[in-house]
Amino acid sequence: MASVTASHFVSRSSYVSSQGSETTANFGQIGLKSQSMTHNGLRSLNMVDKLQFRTQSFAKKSVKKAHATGSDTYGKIVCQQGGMDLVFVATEVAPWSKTGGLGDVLGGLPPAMAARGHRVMTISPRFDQYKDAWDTSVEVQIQVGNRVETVRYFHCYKRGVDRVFVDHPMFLEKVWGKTGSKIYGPTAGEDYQDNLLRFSLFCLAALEAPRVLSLNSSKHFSGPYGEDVVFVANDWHTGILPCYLKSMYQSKGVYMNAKVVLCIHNIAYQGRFAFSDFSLLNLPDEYKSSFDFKDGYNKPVKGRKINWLKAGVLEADRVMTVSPYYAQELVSGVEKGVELDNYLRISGITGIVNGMDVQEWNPATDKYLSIKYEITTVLSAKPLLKEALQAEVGLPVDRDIPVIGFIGRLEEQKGSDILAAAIPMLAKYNVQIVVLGTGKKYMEKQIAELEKKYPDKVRGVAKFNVPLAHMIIAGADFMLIPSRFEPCGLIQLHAMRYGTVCIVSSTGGLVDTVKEGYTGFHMGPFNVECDVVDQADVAAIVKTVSRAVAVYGTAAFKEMIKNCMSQDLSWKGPARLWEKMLLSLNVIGNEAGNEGEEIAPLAKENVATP
Ligand SMILES: Nc1ncnc2c1ncn2[C@@H]1O[C@H](COP(=O)(O)OP(=O)(O)O[C@H]2O[C@H](CO)[C@@H](O)[C@H](O)[C@H]2O)[C@@H](O)[C@H]1O
Repeated sequence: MASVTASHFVSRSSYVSSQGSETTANFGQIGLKSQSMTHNGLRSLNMVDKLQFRTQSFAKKSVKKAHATGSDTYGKIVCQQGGMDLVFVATEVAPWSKTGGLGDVLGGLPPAMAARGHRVMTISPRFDQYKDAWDTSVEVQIQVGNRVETVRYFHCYKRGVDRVFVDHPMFLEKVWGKTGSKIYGPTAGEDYQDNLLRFSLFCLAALEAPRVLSLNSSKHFSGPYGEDVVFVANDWHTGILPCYLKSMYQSKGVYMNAKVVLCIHNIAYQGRFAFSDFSLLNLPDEYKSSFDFKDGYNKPVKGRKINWLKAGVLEADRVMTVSPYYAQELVSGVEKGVELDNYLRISGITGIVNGMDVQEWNPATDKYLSIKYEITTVLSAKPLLKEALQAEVGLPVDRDIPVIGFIGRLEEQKGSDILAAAIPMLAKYNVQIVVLGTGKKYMEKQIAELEKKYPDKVRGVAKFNVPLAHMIIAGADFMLIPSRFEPCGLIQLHAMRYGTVCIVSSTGGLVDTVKEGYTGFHMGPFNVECDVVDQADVAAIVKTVSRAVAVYGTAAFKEMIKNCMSQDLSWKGPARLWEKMLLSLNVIGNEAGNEGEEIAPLAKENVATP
């Protein structure tokens, strides 16, 4: 395996968010006045909000007491247990917004924490007019860059979680519901020029929400979340949140007990910007060193930069990631730690493997499948679902041909280029291959060309298509996951729940979740260098697929299907571990929850998916 350097990750703009400093030109010189109004962290609220805030501050004290005593302000039982107040902050939250696994995690982990009795909020941008999220009428003014912006909060309560959406034209007008492709930039792999300001505004709005919103969605909790919360920040877009918490609130005596956990879902995206952009962040100079970053690349500008994820790693109270093996990889060296390995060794990092949404992905109730099944009926249902899949994508319908599926973003991380290089060799076997993914245009073209070349063997669908994703997960015999690196991976979890055996590269969460010969087949670690397709990896795909196909249809294969389906892959286990980690932060008043079931797990049926 060729040795690699971090340059192979960061030289590609799609992996490291990069903006120039042009954005500053768009903003006038305002701000000092409103900046001075930010003392004590309450930023320029209008009169109604000020009044509301005072009322809420009072209410919060009562609520905290209620947590402890089991009675609310009026003496009614509101909560049997203490629990915690958790605020998850992320740019994606499924099903409202999703480009990939980040959205899935924010969709699934918060309800699992709520099921344990904790009070849980998620905050994400309002990218569309979500029909189930109501206008709270609460507005807050926030200084971002050199100007003051007004954000408004929308809200709904689903599966026991307060889903809060930050409304501002920087989100809604840019994206207009095209969440799959436009959250971060006009096209895949391209960033909006003002992402630094967009996510700065978002983090500041998120920090206000627990104090200004009085949410009474649940009979167990009422009033604002208040100050004794744990913020769970996710990925680089929220790396700045602990800095704002300390500099704008804790320095003024607000949020003194609050903590920040930063969860890394993918270290390849770091939020690197020109060093001069630091002035747009409205942070005191003492934070400069946490952001300061030098690399050898010319994007977004030559030389010194700021790095949001680095700042998050250094300033958060705890750094997490989405699988134990990925945590080890991140500190193993510069290649896999993508130049943050040193800082992660200082901060320490803990991995908890992701769960999956077992309601959304349930073969017994899946609305996208013509036949529902479970472990006792899988062997008779799967051949029929395979035929339905073959018919849907226009491949020869034949239940005896093993079908291999691939779902994911078409980019280097996911190894879709390695797969494309392997397909001519795989086509020599009696197999069919169905690829579903969007991403880099040249990779979409690659797959389309292979389809033309092997019309009876290969289908490539360059769309973000949820129904088809479900049909592939159910109808394929194998899912191929040839990732160069994979922090956790959700595809293999979905596949195993549907009795679809996985063929995976041995990296990140794929190592933690797929057992060789028991629930899948391992191909070994792949070369993480993104600019080349290593022929050794192509050979590993071909060799392992041939090994898997040889087992197809045997008693051992049927056993593997059952092994896959008998696992508990839900968020329950991970939620227990998250709780343990959160309790170790020692936030005053935080207590363990109970093992419980999700509140109205199917309630998301009426959610507006964009
Ligand atoms: N064309 C398409 N049509 C329909 N659905 C599609 C699709 N392409 C992808 N999806 C869906 O998007 C999700 C992708 O999940 P991954 O875990 O592979 O995500 P991703 O790499 O984005 O996430 C990052 O964060 C997650 C969460 O922590 C980590 O698991 C992961 O390793 C890390 O890279 C799955 O639900 C999949 O079905």
